[in-house]
Amino acid sequence: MSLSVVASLSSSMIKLNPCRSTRSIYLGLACLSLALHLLLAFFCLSVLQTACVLPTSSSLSPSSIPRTDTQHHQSSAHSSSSSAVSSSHKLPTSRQDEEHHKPNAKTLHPKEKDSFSDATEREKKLIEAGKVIQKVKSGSKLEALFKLPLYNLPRPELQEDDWLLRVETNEHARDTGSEEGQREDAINSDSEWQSASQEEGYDKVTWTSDVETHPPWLRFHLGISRRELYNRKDPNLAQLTQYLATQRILGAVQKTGGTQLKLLMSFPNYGQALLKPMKQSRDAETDVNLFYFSDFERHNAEIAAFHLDRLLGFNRIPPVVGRLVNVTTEIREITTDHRLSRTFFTSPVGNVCFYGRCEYYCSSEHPVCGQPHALEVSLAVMLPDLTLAPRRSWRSPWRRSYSRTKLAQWEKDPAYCDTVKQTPPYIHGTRLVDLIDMAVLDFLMSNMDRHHYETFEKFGNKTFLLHLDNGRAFGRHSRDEPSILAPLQQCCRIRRSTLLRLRLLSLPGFRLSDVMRESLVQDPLAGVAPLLSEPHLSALDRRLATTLQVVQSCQHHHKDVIYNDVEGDNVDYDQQPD
Ligand SMILES: Nc1ncnc2c1ncn2[C@@H]1O[C@H](COP(=O)(O)OP(=O)(O)OP(=O)(O)O)[C@@H](O)[C@H]1O
Ligand SMILES: [Mn+2]
Repeated sequence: MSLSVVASLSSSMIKLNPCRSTRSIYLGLACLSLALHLLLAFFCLSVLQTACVLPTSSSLSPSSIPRTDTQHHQSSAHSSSSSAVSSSHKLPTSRQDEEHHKPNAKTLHPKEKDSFSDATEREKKLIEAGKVIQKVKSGSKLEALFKLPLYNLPRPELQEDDWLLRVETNEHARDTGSEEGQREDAINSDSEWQSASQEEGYDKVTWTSDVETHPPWLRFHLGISRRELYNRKDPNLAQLTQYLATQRILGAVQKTGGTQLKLLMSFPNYGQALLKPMKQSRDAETDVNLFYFSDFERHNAEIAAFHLDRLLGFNRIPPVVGRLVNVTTEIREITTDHRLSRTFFTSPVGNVCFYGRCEYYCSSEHPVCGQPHALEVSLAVMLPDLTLAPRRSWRSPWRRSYSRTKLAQWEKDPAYCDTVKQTPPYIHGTRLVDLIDMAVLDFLMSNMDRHHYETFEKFGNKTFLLHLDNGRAFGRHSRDEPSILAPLQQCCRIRRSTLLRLRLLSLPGFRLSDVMRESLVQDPLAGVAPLLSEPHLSALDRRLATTLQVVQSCQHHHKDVIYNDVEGDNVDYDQQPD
């Protein structure tokens, strides 16, 4: 079109004044070419802008949780995580949901008063997240770490009784008809999974013995073995975290047991998660005058502990994911727990708060508040029900006295470990080194609250220790607590695989703080703010160095420090990245 305009213009100029025609033509053409260039530049700019913005924003969700076909709400839910509420507010109470949506979107950025600045802020976050992802993809220390032989050790194949639960075929169920067998094989024939009366709000159960039909939480349950809670390489892990982060919330009741407020959340396909709410900002340090048993629990500590445990190669913490929930539509309006619902109130600034009922901090002086509805929480996938997979709780030999005045025996007796070593179950097997693994994990994240640990009863003493309840970790970054390392210091014993991994994580190429930062970026809440502040990340490196020093000093004074659980002495596991 522009070309024809040029042509007609120049031809009319020729007709008007043949003498000056050449000069006029040149002048006209120059002007037009300038205009065309301007037009072209404008057009290119707008195209480029669209091309840049769109992929970045859509790249946020895959970064956090890989897409799968089964999760319909995922993209909307995830983008809404940056707009303050999760997908689950698409509950039948739609009018209210819409009303709540707008204020919620603003709550994350209280200083922003209009939706325009809200949107630009969100975009900035998306772009930032994209940059992080780019970095992760190009030179991922985390990926390199997990590729190392030390994180892929050859292991004997698991036998039938090494699995916590089994899917039993109909023929097998008939063969082993004993009552005990049927009880043990908690999940058996297909027909038993069909619920006779469909409960309100729950999905119709259509699972068969085919694993493809199982929801992620069930696949997680079926993947629990004598050796570990989950296999790091199992693709279901990503689906499980995505599931926890996006599933519609159907129920919320207070979870009994323990001392602080936590909720049991239910999802339409019968999955459940343990919710711990945000109580203080990420940067807040625990008051130095508080005893550890009076410390708040932190949602981000639960999330970070899961990542740290995985990085150490333990796989002993149930997967935990961060999420923004709507206190009103996803808790208050759906709860059937009257004791809980009676504790809801609106704070003077208009935030929706509740405090529940428990031993510590369940009072209106310690409320859990939305902004005004949006609340950061951690969601840990629930382990199989105790009736299906009973667990045994063990009192830790290095338990603290939980008294303001008394010292525990281990604090007074330097030879305490000798006694422990002669006491079952620490005499045989791996129990002692497992406990020391747990002490290392706890020292790194400064968790003083490990009074008990649990195991699955089915596996007897030959199994891993569950590292449940990590809410009091990551409370102080400016101080370390050497007494948490007492089991290592007093027993001078450590698994070889653990020591080698700790050494790897102290190398610049796999620095613990770096791989932790990278790992935590995968959590949906990382889009709101980093799960651990930089001082907490540096504290990890400092504590790791201390741990290695303790081992070194053990090796100077004792023989038999290393418990060799790594086959093939001639394999060089101390590798640097390429
Ligand atoms: N993911 C999970 N699945 C099933 N049960 C769990 C899970 N996490 C914790 N529990 C159980 O719930 C109980 C209470 O949880 P937790 O210890 O986290 O709460 P708490 O209030 O911090 O307890 P405490 O005050 O004793 O430290 C635990 O003893 C454990 O048995
Ligand atoms: Mn606790």
